[in-house]
Amino acid sequence: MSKVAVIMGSTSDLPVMQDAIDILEGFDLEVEVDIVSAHRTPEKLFEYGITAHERGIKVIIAGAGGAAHLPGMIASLSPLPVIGVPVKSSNSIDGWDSVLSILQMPGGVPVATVALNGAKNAGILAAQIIGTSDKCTLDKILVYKEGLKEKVIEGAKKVKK
Ligand SMILES: Nc1c(C(=O)O)ncn1[C@@H]1O[C@H](COP(=O)(O)O)[C@@H](O)[C@H]1O
Repeated sequence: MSKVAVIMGSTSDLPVMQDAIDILEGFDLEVEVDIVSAHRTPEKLFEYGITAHERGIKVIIAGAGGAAHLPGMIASLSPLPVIGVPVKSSNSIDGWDSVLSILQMPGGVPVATVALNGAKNAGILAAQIIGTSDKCTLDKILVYKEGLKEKVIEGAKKVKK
């Protein structure tokens, strides 16, 4: 089964990153969750980056706040696609520190960056990547999209005069 990794710089990121875990589990994907910090556990980061693809992981979602080096460093080490989630941590500069340090990667080392605290979209994007080669997940994404449409149509019926 395809696995998605959800890693984050600190346990304090979990309330935000849980949205990615929940949506991935909703698509019945196997999720590997871990705390990995480029700053505080550099040896673990290195080991994680060079071995993740050997464990059946297909996509890595990496969330971090402040000087968010984790997504970029994982992308530098791993051949897998990396989705970065900027996290608005407690003493951040309104989250901009995290957004810019994840977004502004140098050429050759991409990180697909979602919105600030956008872990849910990171999970959906990861599922869509899996869906390109897994029909079962693709079908679940089609159902999910249909659900989004229905919600808007139902909402419109309620407010339309
Ligand atoms: N940005 C990073 C990295 C990293 O990029 O490696 N490691 C931890 N952190 C971030 O520090 C913030 C505060 O962490 P604490 O709450 O543990 O002090 C968190 O948002 C974490 O992602």
